[in-house]
Amino acid sequence: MPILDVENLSVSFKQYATGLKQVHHQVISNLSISLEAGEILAVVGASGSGKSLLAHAILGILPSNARTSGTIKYAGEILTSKRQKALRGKEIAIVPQSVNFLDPLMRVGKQVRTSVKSGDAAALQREVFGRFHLKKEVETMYPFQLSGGMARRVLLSTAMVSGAKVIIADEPTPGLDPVVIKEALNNIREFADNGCAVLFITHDIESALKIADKIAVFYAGTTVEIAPVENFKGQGEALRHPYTKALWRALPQNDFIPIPGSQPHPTELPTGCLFAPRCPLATSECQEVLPDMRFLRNGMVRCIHAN
Ligand SMILES: Nc1ncnc2c1ncn2[C@@H]1O[C@H](COP(=O)(O)OP(=O)(O)OP(=O)(O)O)[C@@H](O)[C@H]1O
Ligand code: NI
Repeated sequence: MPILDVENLSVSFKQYATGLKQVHHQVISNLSISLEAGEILAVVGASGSGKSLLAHAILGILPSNARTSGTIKYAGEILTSKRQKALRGKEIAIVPQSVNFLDPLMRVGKQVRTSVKSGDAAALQREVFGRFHLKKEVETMYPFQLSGGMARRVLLSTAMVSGAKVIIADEPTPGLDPVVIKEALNNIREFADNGCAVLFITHDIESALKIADKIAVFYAGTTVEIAPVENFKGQGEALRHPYTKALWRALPQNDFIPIPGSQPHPTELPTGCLFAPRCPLATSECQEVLPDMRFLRNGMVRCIHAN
């Protein structure tokens, strides 16, 4: 049984257009992912593809003008907002994308120690700070006294000491130096190897391939493919979706050919397949309905032409 199971999640935002007219912008559409204990699922996709909103939906911290549908289950049971609140920071921890999530009025050592559920909180906090090369004096500092990189390492420390069974790491590494990035990635892998599950959100396919088991590729608010990491090799022959193949080939070490066009904004989503306007394989059928995710060769794809 998956530890975390997101089924058919859609998220929209209510916004006021001209006058009092309300419009709903769909930012996540029919998204399903699941996460097993011991596994790292990386979520990759362009800016605005819905990665952070997925994280916030799982934790129950979407803004109040968001509407959601679909189900999210944790350990087989539906995550109601009451359960989300009870499990947040305890069973399910986040390494947030923004360092503004730190409490500006609390010394950072204390912030990390309050996340410890059992054992010697101070000892655990010091151990994890040591691992992330944070000196002893950092403990007594306030967030405004930290550099961006230090603040990120404090956020990572908070999740690592929490004893959570699921960690959602939302772009945990930007601004860190390469040694600390390596350390952080190793720590995340170790965390999964100890039986926990990680949803690792990143722009960086390279980092994802280093530690993840599977990669979910997001496009315009939904998954287009979920593939085992081994499929990312060569010319991308083993990959399923035209967007994933194009992303892979666009990497500097591959063909370095950018994908023409751009991801549609939530206010102007096409009907049918969201990638169709940029897709070399698109036919008139693709413009009719959003294809479902389907199994294909040990992975999943949302494309009627994939084979
Ligand atoms: N509070 C909000 N109200 C309206 N639209 C929103 C709100 N928050 C996010 N969005 C929109 O939802 C879409 C997805 O945003 P999200 O933050 O999940 O993207 P992301 O994939 O995490 O991007 P990045 O890689 O830049 O962090 C974007 O188009 C964004 O503009
Ligand atoms: Ni984000």
